[in-house]
Amino acid sequence: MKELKHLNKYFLKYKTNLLAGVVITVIARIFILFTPRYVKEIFLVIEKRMAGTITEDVFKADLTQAILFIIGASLIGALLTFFMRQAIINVSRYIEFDLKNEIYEQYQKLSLNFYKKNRTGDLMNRISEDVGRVRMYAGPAIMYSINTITLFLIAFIYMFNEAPKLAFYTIIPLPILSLAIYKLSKEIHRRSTIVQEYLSKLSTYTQESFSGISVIKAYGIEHQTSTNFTNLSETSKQKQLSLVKVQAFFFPMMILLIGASNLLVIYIGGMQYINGEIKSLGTIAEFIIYVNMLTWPVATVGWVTSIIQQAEASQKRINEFLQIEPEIRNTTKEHTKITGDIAFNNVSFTYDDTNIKALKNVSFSINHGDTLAIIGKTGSGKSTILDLIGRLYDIDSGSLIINNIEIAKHNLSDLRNQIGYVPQDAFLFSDSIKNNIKFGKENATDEEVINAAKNAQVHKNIKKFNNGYDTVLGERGITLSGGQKQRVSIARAIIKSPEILLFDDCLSAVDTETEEKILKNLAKVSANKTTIIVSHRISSAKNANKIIVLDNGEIAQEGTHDDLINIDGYYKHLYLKQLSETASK
Ligand SMILES: Nc1ncnc2c1ncn2[C@@H]1O[C@H](COP(=O)(O)OP(=O)(O)OP(=O)(O)O)[C@@H](O)[C@H]1O
Repeated sequence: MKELKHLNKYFLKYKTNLLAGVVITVIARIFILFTPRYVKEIFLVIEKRMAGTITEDVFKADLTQAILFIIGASLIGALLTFFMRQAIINVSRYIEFDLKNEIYEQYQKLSLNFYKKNRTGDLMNRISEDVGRVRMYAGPAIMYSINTITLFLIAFIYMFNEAPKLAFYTIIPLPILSLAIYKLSKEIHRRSTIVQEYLSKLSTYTQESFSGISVIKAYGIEHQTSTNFTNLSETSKQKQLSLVKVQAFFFPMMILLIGASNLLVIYIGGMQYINGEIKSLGTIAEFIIYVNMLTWPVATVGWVTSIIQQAEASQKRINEFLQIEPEIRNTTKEHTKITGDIAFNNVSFTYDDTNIKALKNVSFSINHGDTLAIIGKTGSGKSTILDLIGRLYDIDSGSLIINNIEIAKHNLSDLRNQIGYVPQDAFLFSDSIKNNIKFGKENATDEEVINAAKNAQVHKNIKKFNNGYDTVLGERGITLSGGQKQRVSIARAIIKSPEILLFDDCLSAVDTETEEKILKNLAKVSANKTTIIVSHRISSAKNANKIIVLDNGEIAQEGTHDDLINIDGYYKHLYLKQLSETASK
């Protein structure tokens, strides 16, 4: 139960509802337990009438009274049971909601390294299935436990008062039932975990085949993928059937044990009645009702134990993530000013997971309002520089200074608020184009959205769609071309109007003519902003105030376009190559 302590803060938060639930449960059980006692009363009244000790009128009056009591108590008990579920199950839903939010917030705080170490499926499972299992503890497990304890305490007092020996024999089979259900629940859980694994394998496979359907069709491997799916599906079916088999044992086992308990009550009770140890047959009837009333709660003891064990395991998995300290943390609550003066001094950086030293003693600086272009072969460390400026990773050594302050000492949200980042793979959400652009500035007006799109040279394309800016993207919407995606992504950064604009090879999918227009617009929009353009094209870099050429994580060349085309090296080589390509078109 150590792991489940995490939930105590939530129980405290909802203590009023929980307490109300407990009180209602206790009262509901008291009312429900009226039935067996009044059934005995009915027997007694009948026996008295048969012995002739009461008149017909008294008999009728007593009978009616007992029946009315049973109906009334059952109605009140039923009503209170409704409120009991409302109180306790609702609390479990509130806790489920709070816990999901807590996990989601933690996910948001965790660094990119965390996302690399853990698979998306695992993250999803912990926030959905694991939370679901924990909810079973916070709701049903608690509700059934209180229910069982109350029912037992009250019923036992009645039973032992009435006929101690019979009570003793009646409860003998109950622990066996409880143990059997516990074992069964554990087995059910084991098999359903396997079923779950296969279901998620099946859905991952299906999802991947649908996402990659064009590749599958192009290679003509539909038949093979179908066979793979059938095989996976077949195994999944077998696992399901094996689960159903153990589940099918549940009710027969209960029926069997209830039957055994009933027989025991009738046999022992009958013997005691014959011996005169119990006065009325009504006691046997009363005990039979107790047995039937107690069977389900007893079965739930086993079930609840298994729920708690599963919840403990799930909460452990959740706690593992909740306890991770985010690698990138905000170090100050004070606001810090960022205008875009950036300096790298001997910065080195190695990616933890691959151990690749992406940057080695890199030094350069860029002043507020200037444009820096970064050129270099693939894998030379260009994107890494942008990631370090956005503090997606912390540097290993050297210093990264922004506005005369170490990057780590800046207020993290101020820093990121002042950065407009256009990644290499433009990521757009399954939402309207307008909302995708407004992602950069939530309260932007339609006019601002249009202006940003115009500057990114994508306005005309958007206008051509039937729903214009309201066109929905993604799975159920339209698919944009690579170049259109890049430009919507650029519009998103522009609309934010930050002090630092980072463009990571984001014009690679647009033609050179559009590239030139965008660059011209960017020069206007970013006149007072620090801009860093990562590119493989000289055309994107040539107008920058400074160009650095990276080679294998080190700065190989540095200067302006005019400087670099006059020095032998990668830049001049690339320039001449791209020049001849343009000339030959
Ligand atoms: N998230 C990461 N985890 C581990 N290694 C990485 C990661 N990102 C990049 N690397 C490695 O770091 C090196 C530099 O990568 P980076 O993405 O900065 O290069 P790049 O110059 O931007 O390349 P490209 O032009 O292909 O985008 C590469 O060797 C790459 O494999």
